[in-house]
Amino acid sequence: MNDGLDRFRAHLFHDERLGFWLDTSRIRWAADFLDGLEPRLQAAYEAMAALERGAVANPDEGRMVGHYWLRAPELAPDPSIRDAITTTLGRVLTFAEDVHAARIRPERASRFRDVLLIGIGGSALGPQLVSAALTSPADRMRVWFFDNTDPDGFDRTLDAIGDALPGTLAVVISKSGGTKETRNGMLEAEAAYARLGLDFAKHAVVVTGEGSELDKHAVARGFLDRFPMWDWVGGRTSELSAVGLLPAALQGLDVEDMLRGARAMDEVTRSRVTKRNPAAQLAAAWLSATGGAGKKDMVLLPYKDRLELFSRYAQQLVMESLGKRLDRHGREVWQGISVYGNKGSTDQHAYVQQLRDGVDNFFVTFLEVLLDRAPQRGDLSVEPDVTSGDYLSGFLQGTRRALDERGRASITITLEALDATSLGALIALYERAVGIYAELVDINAYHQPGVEAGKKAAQAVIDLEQRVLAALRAKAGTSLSLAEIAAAAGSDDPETVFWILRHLSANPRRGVLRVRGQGAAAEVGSPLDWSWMVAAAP
Ligand SMILES: O=P(O)(O)OC[C@H]1O[C@H](O)[C@H](O)[C@@H](O)[C@@H]1O
Repeated sequence: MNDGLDRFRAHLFHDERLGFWLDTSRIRWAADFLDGLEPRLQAAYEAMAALERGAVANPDEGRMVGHYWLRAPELAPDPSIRDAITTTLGRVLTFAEDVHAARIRPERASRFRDVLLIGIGGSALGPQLVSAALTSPADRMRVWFFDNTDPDGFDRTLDAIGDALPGTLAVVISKSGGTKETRNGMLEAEAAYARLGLDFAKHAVVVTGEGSELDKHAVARGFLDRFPMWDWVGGRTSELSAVGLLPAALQGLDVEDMLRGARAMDEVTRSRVTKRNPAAQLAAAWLSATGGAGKKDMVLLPYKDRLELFSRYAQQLVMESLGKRLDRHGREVWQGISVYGNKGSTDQHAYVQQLRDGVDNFFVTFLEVLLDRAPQRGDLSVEPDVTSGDYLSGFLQGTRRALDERGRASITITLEALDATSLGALIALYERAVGIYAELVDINAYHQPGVEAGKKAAQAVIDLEQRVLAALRAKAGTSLSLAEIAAAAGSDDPETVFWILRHLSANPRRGVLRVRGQGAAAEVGSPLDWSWMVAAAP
């Protein structure tokens, strides 16, 4: 027990100004782990300082890494960058004020009351986290999301927006301006406005890199406004650029507080004294828990409904940054840390059983918010002198203890309250912890070469589908084997042709083509031997 208290004392970080606590006492540090790591940590601090001074920290893409400047523009290495950051923040605030005051108005409705954010990955996850974490009855606008290319997902969101579409401002976000899911979402939204006789351009703004395909489209179509994304901000660290600030400001959240919180956390996590640097302690705890080789998964358990999306946000930040085949010397290292989790105590009734009794391949990060609810809401006693919040805290403490008894590692992050300031600080904490961790394991945290493979393969499928469709159209009214269709499409990949046919058979091209596979019963034959009836669709 006292041993536990000594560990707790030795590994409890607190910052009064941030209203922030970090407890790494249950990480089961080896006695000399931190001392042994200190030289590498010092090197990491120097590398982070160089990055903040404008070093090309992402050499593969020849880019600087400047998300820390977004909340401290005076640190940017170049006056034009400083100016771009402050000007953009001013424009975001003014635009949101103009929308709220109905100085910027939709074509037909009296004012914009809803926002439809169209984006994916780093262009959606931060805004989704912030919107859900800070929503309140005081919100100025409701925020909806298209974050995929799922047609049914588009329909579902449009159904939920319902009659409010004429008063909905579409915010299309894509750093590259070429992401297909986002392009498709925009086209689907455009069509939905058009069905109501409305001009999408009069209801749309973009956040994108200057000169991107999306930017050109917005100029050509005369969108309401355009906000910049810069090559020195990565998608997964873009929450405090216009990507996150614009939707948050439209919702009516205090984006300047978010920036202040991140700035304050940056000031603390710049410390080269490890004991005073919670981002370094977090990175070191990850290193200790995972063996620096991803041997254990990061389970994120916020005991706060508002932070339920934190695990999805952190999943991209951590896994896209750290999941790398090569280190910075080109050696194969297969790095990464897997991240999952939803929220406590809900997850205690789902998978926590395995965490306590099953395979020991994880470490938990508990996230706690001390303030249970807005004080004006009162504090109902669910038992004499016991509140729901006491239970929430009790369940967190109970699970932490139960895991510790089994020798399972955990970290606990405690925020005094959840607001724009502390959320900005939390985001900044994880951004820097990821940066420091990447230094410790010597990888480039700022590129994502692996993502391209899936995108290219998807494009090849779309291209092949065009050839399959052309071949089928030429043979309407006949029955063909898979091999015949593949040959007619000039493909030596019947497996992909099969996938395309199976999908087409469920989604006939209306009025053009219907494809049906038929064959022997499943027990005796393979669907790959089906013959495909090709008919003009009714
Ligand atoms: O903002 P966009 O350019 O549309 O990119 C959206 C996302 O797509 C890519 O797949 C990247 O891997 C992500 O890092 C990025 O956040």
